[in-house]
Amino acid sequence: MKSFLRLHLFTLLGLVLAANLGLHIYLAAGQIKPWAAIKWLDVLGEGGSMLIWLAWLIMLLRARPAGRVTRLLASGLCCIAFSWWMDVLDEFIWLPEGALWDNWLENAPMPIGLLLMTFGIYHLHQEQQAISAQMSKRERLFREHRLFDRLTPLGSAQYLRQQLQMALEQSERDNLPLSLVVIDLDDFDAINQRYGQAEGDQVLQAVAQLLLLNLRPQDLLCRLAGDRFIALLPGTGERQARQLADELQQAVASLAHKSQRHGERLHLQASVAVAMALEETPEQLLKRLNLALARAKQRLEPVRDLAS
Ligand SMILES: Nc1nc2c(ncn2[C@@H]2O[C@H](COP(=O)(O)OP(=O)(O)OP(=O)(O)O)[C@@H](O)[C@H]2O)c(=O)[nH]1
Repeated sequence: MKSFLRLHLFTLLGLVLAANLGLHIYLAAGQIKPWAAIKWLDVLGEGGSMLIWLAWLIMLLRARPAGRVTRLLASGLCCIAFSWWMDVLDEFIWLPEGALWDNWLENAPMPIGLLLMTFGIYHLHQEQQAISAQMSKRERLFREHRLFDRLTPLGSAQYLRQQLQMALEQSERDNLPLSLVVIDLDDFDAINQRYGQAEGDQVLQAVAQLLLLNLRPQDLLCRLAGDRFIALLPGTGERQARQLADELQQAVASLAHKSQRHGERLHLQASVAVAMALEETPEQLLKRLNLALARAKQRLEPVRDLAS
């Protein structure tokens, strides 16, 4: 209550002073009516209206933050409440015959108040539109956030599927090739086992950054799942994609990631595979890419067996 009064001190004080001034002017110029001459129905109507406007004013000031819109609406409500107040006083005080100034005091604040409220409502509408635009932007951001991987700054599998669908349509329209490269870390489970999940997370983040650095601005890198990344390469044929895949594989092999706890260098290897889009759905293309990766992993198995 205290902070409410402090916040709107000038508005409320202005209204009380104006009401008081009106009362004194009427008392100075007129005469109090006898009880029997008071029309109570008018008092009820005019006084009730004034109280309702005052209630609206309090509700407005409590509900809204301070600012231009609140100021305009509050000033409008004050003018209208003042106008009703002067009307109520009229019921209790006789003013000299032929006096015109009381008409001005009673009636002039009403249109001024309505005008101020009209401006206030116009700006309120604009404010609402700006808030709605902002909310819908935030909502879109939130919705799209769910399409991003929690660990790396990359798109998720769902995001990849969406983008792939669009890229396939675009490549068909522009008659340009489109290729995918998959990069899957070898034996990543062993890193988790040996250094722990948190270290594994750091490795995935470092690899994501490294792959991004080695891709072109038009390429899109997503994390499909676990230690598997997919790069979508627009306008790229199979030969160029294979070359890029080799570069990415070399980059991973030469990554000098040091473990957090002992500063030990982790040696990483990745398997890569490439698929150029034919006339197929995103699912068919991803299936073909995964098969190519499985074949690449199979080729690696004998080497692993020899090493162990
Ligand atoms: N640290 C960490 N590990 C993850 C995350 N997501 C999946 N993994 C782990 O990644 C590992 C993936 O295991 P696999 O699919 O067998 O892959 P791999 O060990 O690299 O084996 P190959 O691919 O056959 O060489 C599992 O141990 C998962 O628990 C993650 O967000 N953070």
